[in-house]
Amino acid sequence: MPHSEEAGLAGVTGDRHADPERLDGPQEASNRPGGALWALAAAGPQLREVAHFAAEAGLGVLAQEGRPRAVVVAGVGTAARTGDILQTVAGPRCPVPVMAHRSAGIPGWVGAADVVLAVSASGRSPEALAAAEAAARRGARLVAIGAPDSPLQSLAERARAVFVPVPRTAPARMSLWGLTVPVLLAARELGLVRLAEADIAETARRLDEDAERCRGEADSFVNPAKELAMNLAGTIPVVWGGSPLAGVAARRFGDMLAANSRYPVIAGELGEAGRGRVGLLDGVFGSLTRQSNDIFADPLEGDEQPTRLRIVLFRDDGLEGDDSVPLPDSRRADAVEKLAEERGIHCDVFKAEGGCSLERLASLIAFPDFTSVYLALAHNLDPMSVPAVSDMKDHIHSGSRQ
Ligand SMILES: O=P(O)(O)OC[C@H]1O[C@](O)(CO)[C@@H](O)[C@@H]1O
Repeated sequence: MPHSEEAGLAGVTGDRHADPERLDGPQEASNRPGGALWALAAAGPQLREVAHFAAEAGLGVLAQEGRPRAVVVAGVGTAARTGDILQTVAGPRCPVPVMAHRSAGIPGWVGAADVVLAVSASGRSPEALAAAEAAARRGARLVAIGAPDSPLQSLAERARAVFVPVPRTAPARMSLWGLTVPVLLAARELGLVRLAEADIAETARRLDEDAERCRGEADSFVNPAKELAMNLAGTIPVVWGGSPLAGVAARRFGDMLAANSRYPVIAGELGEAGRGRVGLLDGVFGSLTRQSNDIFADPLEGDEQPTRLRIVLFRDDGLEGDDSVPLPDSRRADAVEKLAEERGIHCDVFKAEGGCSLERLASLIAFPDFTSVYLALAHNLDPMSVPAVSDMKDHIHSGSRQ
């Protein structure tokens, strides 16, 4: 039964049960300009467009002052994920520390020897604005990335900092690639990442191809995003990445499943999860759900099937012959597949593909992004509007006015 306003939650809609029939057909509303599928399908074009803007923005000045002491990527939500992406693309051999800073301002140690990349899709988040202001005050090299004609752009102009415009056509989470590419290109100017033009072109091509595979008109049996959405329906997804790169993709999937599909998700890197969190496989949503498989139980008396965990494992076996990054240790990913099998927990495995780390990351992010939208649509949710986020902002504002 659709959720209603009886509960006092105006704007909250949706159906507890995921109906696969809602995924049949072309998904007209979502495909329209401004719709969720339209926004995700624009990832490749957006990456190319913003790469072009970044080239025009004058990032080259960063190279003139040489390598910084540290790079801080400041922002929240999707903007902060760009910092995680920079960390993984720069890799463990990056000569300077790179950190994603997710709260207002910048760490106390940041000074003139450092670079701050302030990222905000809207150009308005208080965290990114405070970071840009503090960076300018302390004499750090500043690059601001976000919506044109925004407070962030004005602040960058006042500070005589480089500003890379990222046109705003959709919510921040749908603009991951547009926000990411200037961050990576700034780091390339600083000599921290190797990213050839061909890598950018190949990544954009992969985003285009995945958008084509996952388009609304493609039915579930040929559409990996619809298939995964229905596999996850009614479960508690546990998304683990078998390498640092795959871990970033896992956390991104967690962001998208929570915001678009409103699913609780456990997401992270297996290296860490393997030391503790795998314990949940033996809990009430894991192996203990088997206890409810009582063959003598009266189906009329019993409740619905218990909610179960479902593992999504992103594997990244690295690139043979690339000695810039140590090959990931695949034993943990093998082990978690085995643990899942022993406990009767479904585990969907996806492998990174592509010839550079950015493309490999895209291969683990693009189709799961679509999955989060299809899972929302199957529940009759609007993936583009997240009432809890707007309500939270309202509560905070009314709290600060009191
Ligand atoms: O990138 P922005 O516009 O600074 O927004 C930061 C975050 O805030 C949100 O808009 C939620 O308030 C997220 O969707 C977003 O990632």
